[in-house]
Amino acid sequence: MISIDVWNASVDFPIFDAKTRSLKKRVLGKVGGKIGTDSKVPIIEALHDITLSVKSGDRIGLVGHNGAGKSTLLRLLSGIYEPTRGSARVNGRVAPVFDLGVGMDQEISGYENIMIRGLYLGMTRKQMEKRVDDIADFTELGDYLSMPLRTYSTGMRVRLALGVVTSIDPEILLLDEGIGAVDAAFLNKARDRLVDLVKRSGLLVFASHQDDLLLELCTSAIWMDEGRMKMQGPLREVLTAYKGRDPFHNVSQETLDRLEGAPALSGD
Ligand SMILES: Nc1ncnc2c1ncn2[C@@H]1O[C@H](COP(=O)(O)OP(=O)(O)OP(=O)(O)O)[C@@H](O)[C@H]1O
Repeated sequence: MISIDVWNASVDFPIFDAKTRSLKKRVLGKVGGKIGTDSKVPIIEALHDITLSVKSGDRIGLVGHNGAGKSTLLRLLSGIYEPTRGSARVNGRVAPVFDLGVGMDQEISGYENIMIRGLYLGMTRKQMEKRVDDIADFTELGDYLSMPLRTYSTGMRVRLALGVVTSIDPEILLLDEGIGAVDAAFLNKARDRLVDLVKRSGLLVFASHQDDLLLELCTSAIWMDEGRMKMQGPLREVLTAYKGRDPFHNVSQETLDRLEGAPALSGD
């Protein structure tokens, strides 16, 4: 059974090179997280006392201001970060999609990068061999796919990365938004694949600042604030509370029906 359970988990980042008072003050003024001041070494409390239970079928959006702890929570859920206190248990194969460029090699070709990135995301070589033509078509990169990645523009790299990411079959999909650098027409094409990817995946947690993407991909949400879970529940309720207005007032009835019929977050 695919699931993620987190019990009273906190994640601290000690800042070893910020010992002086003035630097401490500067850090305190800038970030959205909370800085602990009772130890000699300043500590950023990126996550504080998180208890959460997610299971197969959940489609959860993470919302909150810059520095609220969304990315850190995704990294905790993926097993990349261990909790400083508390515990976390993940059952299922995780595909962490945080940085579209991770796992890409500048010196090898687009084709080779497709394979390597697929393996990094938990696919087998055989599975990737079956998908490589479809991914190549999707990217529309043509002969560039035989050239080293360092010859690509930023947008071309994102096309390649999106092609691979949207071709996998993850049990647990952890998505940090970062798909800005493609042109609008390509993003629309990627959107359809992204929606399909989410449908195929057993469980989704998606950190985003974009209401339209959250609406398309998620049914429930968690509002993070200063490293804590401020609210969790149906997407519309949480977004309305977070934004101070209902962001769905001009959304189609069909979409609203889909959200109404969706299961509430299992941690409720
Ligand atoms: N590796 C790190 N070392 C030190 N502090 C960190 C580290 N990663 C995150 N933080 C701090 O933890 C807090 C939470 O950051 P996080 O990246 O999780 O926020 P976020 O909600 O994803 O923000 P954004 O919307 O800007 O991406 C912030 O105060 C940030 O400065």
